[in-house]
Formats: sequence, C-alpha cells, structure tokens
Amino acid sequence: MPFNFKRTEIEGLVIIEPRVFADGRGFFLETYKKSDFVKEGITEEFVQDNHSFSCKGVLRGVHLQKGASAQGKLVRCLAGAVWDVAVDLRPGSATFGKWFGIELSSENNIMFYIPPGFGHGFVTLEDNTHFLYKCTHEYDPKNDSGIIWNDADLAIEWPLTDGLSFSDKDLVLQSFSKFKEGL
Ligand SMILES: Cc1cn([C@H]2C[C@H](O)[C@@H](COP(=O)(O)OP(=O)(O)O[C@H]3O[C@H](C)C(=O)[C@H](O)[C@H]3O)O2)c(=O)[nH]c1=O
Repeated sequence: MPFNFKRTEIEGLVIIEPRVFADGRGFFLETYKKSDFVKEGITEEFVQDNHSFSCKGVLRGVHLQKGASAQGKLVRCLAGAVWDVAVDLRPGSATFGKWFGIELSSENNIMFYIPPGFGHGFVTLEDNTHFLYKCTHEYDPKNDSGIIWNDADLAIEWPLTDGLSFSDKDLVLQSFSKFKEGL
C-alpha cells in the first residue's frame, strides 16, 4: 500500500503518510492515487491545484468557501514546513468549532486531507516554504469566507504568534461568533 491513512478525533480529517521509495538517486513517492483514496473513503474529485510560496512567519487563513462552493483540500509541503490547521465549521457536527493542527514539511512528507466544510489555515515555520494543495471545488471569490486567526473562542494554538505577516484581508476577518450568526 503506497499510503498509510490515519484518522483523527475529528471525523473526516485524514493524515496521509506516503510510502517513500529512497535509493541512491534520491526518492520517489506517490502524492495521490484515486483507487487508494476512494478505498479510504476520500471519494471527492479534485478539480483545482494550488501552490503558495511564503517565507517564515506567514499566516494564511482561516479560510473557507461557503455553501456549494465548499472545498475539500489535500495539502502538503513541497519545501519548508508549516503548522497546518483545520477547523470543523460543519453545522451540526459533533466537533463543530474544534480544530486540529499538524506539522507538514518536506522532511516528513505528510499530507493532510481536509473535507469540505472546514476552515483551513497555516503558519510557515521556515523560509522558502512551498505549499501545494488539490481542491474539490474551483475558486469562487463570491463565496469566500473566513475567521480571524486568533479568535478567542476557537483558541487555535499557533506555534508562532509574534512578528507574523498577514494579507490585509486576513487582518480583518470576522470572529467565530459572527461566522455562526451567518449560518
Ligand atoms: C485561493 C485563490 C486565490 N486566488 C487569487 C486571489 C488573490 O488575488 C491571490 C491571493 O489569494 P489569497 O490572499 O486568498 O491567498 P491565500 O491567503 O493563500 O488563501 C488561501 O489560503 C488558505 C490557506 C486556503 O486554504 C485557501 O485555499 C486560500 O484561501 O490569488 C486565485 O486566483 N485562486 C485561488 O484559488
């Protein structure tokens, strides 16, 4: 089996450890295989691939697309390292408002599947971090939404909190309570 799939305490989140084939030249690994992922229950079709590059201390998120534009994401770090966070924002979920964080890096090659309905964000732990991810819905800015990174109710434990850089948009994202009002 080229992938080791591990579940978390939040239903739907999947940690994926690819099998690394190392040899004298370097290594080879598969980053996605439909048949294995469908067997694991990750049946959504991926329709868009994204790539972001950041220096250390960049925090992107917490973002999601609303309604029918909700995106599932299969994320990984090609170079560098991130602390990646998924927040359960699925109305009616037993873990609504709960978050899960994991370090993804070019060292550990770990991938992370985040189903539609979750907020997603990460903070980069190293310079020259290249973050790649597959999405199950195309970009739909009309349905872009998010929650401020340091919302007290979500209480996400970010490993870096000082000297961070943000987009202007991320600095004025709504609170979790405001987000809930809109549901
Ligand atoms: C997401 C996206 C953005 N853009 C354009 C819109 C902006 O002009 C520019 C930068 O977008 P933004 O500042 O929203 O990029 P991030 O802050 O990295 O946003 C992402 O960060 C978190 C971690 C996510 O999980 C989402 O995929 C996404 O929200 O790229 C596009 O053209 N297509 C896209 O799919």
